[in-house]
Amino acid sequence: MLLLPSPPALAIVTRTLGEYVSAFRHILCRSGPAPKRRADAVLLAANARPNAGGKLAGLTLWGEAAFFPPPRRAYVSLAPPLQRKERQLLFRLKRSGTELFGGPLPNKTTVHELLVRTGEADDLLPYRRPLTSLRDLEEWPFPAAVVKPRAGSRGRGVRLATLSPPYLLWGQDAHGLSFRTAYQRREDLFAALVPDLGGTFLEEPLPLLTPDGRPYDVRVFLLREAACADRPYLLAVVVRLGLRGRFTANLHTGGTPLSFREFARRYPDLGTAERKERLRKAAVRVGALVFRLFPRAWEVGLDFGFRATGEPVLLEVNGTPGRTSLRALGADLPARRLTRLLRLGLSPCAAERYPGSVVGKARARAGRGCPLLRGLSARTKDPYPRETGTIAQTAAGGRERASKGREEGAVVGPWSYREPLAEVGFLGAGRIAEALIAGLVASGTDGGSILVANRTRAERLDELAGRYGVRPVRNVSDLARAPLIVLAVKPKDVPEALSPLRDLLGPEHVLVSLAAGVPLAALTRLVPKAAVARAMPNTAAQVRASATGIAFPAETPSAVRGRVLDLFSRVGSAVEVEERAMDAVTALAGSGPAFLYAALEAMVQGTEGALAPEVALRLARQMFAGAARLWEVDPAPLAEHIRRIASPGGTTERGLAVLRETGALSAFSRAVAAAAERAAEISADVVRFLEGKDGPAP
Ligand SMILES: NC(=O)C1=CN([C@@H]2O[C@H](COP(=O)(O)OP(=O)(O)OC[C@H]3O[C@@H](n4cnc5c(N)ncnc54)[C@H](OP(=O)(O)O)[C@@H]3O)[C@@H](O)[C@H]2O)C=CC1
Ligand SMILES: O=C(O)[C@@H]1CCC=N1
Repeated sequence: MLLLPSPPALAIVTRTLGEYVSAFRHILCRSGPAPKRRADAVLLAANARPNAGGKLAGLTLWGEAAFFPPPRRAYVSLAPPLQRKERQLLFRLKRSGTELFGGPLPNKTTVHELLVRTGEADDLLPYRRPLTSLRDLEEWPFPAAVVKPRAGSRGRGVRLATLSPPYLLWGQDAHGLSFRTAYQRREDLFAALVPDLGGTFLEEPLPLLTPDGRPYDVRVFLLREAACADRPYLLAVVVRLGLRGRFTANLHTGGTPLSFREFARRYPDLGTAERKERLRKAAVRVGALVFRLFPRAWEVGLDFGFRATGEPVLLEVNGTPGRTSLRALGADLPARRLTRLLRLGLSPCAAERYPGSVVGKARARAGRGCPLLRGLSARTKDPYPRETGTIAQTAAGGRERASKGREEGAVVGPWSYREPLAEVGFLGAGRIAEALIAGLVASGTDGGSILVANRTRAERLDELAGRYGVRPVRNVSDLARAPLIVLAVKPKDVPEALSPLRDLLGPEHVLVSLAAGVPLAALTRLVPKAAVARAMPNTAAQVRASATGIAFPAETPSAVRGRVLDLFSRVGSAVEVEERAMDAVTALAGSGPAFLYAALEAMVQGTEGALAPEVALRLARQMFAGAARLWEVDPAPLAEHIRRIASPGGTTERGLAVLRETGALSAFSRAVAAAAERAAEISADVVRFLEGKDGPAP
């Protein structure tokens, strides 16, 4: 086992070592032999092989997440979705008192909405509206609309729709496959967008095509100017040029990165100096705003387009911008990025809090040693005393630092430990809560922005914190820190679970209940001042494939609807329904997966004696996944899919006949009806309980 003698000042957490080694080498060795010194910065590759640790020019490259003295700070350079091993590493760092920086920003739509709320970048943001009904298409003020999923990534699901006949829909589906379809009527176009309903918004179309028909957009890479400052440093401007015939310029769909100069050479009318200057100013303004809103962010990638008038428009904010384009533009850009990150991590803000200690001394040493390391580690008066000794002692020291930080409660600049804002709280930490948390974290939601409380089992909360980096809350009333609260307790526990929150939840809160059968009116009685909603997801939320039905009271404002629909769209497909349909939704979407699993189990039993159980299960699993995928991609009527399989006089026909004759098929209909009936019974019980408690139900 390799051990560092003392904790490094900074770790850069990466997915693999290889990605960074060349940049480190570049930084360290450009000017001759590397300095012989103790490592101040380490690379911590969450997914590297255990034996990958080693030294390169004085810096330790660390491949094993399990054994190392926790660094003081770690810069997280991992794009979502995070893998389990990565989440575990971050949790371990957090628990040891390491200050974490970087990492993904909240979902892109949330970032956009936060920017709108500041009112400081209105002139740079595109016109946007949620798509919730046909009327939204009818009243759209532009001849076309960009249609985007609220929780999309890598350009998936981004489409362009023309809003006069023929109604064209052009772009990528949720699986990243390109398509172009024409519809006769606006209703048909709307119907094609329905699967995303609620999780979708319309955005102003921009003329982002070159004269030779290639789509483009511009990504500006920004880093903080200094650790304490919100001012951005502009690292690079990259134009992304897409393939002809495509509608987006995303590099994942075959785009090519170009420098702005090269773009201007090829397309002089688009790459004008005036456009570049406006873009630079816009990027610096938005960058400062983003760094102010997200104190843990050290770098962002801002995607811009232009209106016909040449005004830049901000399309997207990325907290972990892909580095492919930087590499393509020049070998020194990735190295420059890394040098600046190291500087941010190892120097300046501490100097402001501990005057005279770091920066001044570092400057005095300039000119000696490896010039590129100048100022990175010249600590003479260390503001954070180093722990040495065993891992256990080191970890204990880290915990001490962490608790000291909490006592001080200081939230000044990016150096102090600052937890992300609470975005969603879970009341109940059982099976469906975990499925949703897993899906949210996989969609890029920061685990630290998720609060979780339960009734008694503290070890269960620790388990979830270890797996997903969520924040356990021992006191249910602390959940009121989150604007959105998901109630995930059994229906019978709802009144008791909500009682500590009754007076704490106000109009700024939304309570979303998952409890089967518990009516909206009952929820309103239990938390009278908060907005309420009912949602019925299923366990496939864990893999971001839930089918979720959501109901709101009639008077619910569209902003509240949007927030709830956004949450569930991150873990699958969400659709708004009337409350009276919720029992049926519960039976079909909530319980439905269990009915299908039971059917599969019975089918596997039918092969007993002929197939080894593990082979039968493997085949059944792929058969089920394949059938679901096919129906998703080709939504032909189920009868048609059945017809394609059942050859006349063949095997399928014989099997189907048995299902019909024995009543097995109608038994499935009855199972769904019975589940819905049970939901209705639960409703009646809850209403009776509340009546008994505090007068007649509303
Ligand atoms: N499972 C599923 O597929 C789906 C379930 N649902 C609904 O979600 C709800 C939860 O189901 P599920 O996750 O399966 O249930 P679980 O039994 O797995 O979990 C229930 C959770 O509720 C907590 N809890 C109970 N009472 C209280 C209380 N008074 N205060 C705080 N926490 C409390 C429990 O904490 P502790 O362990 O400490 O007692 C536990 O964490 C149900 O209402 C169900 O109808 C909806 C859709 C799908
Ligand atoms: O079985 C139940 O009651 C819950 C609701 C839907 C799925 N599980």
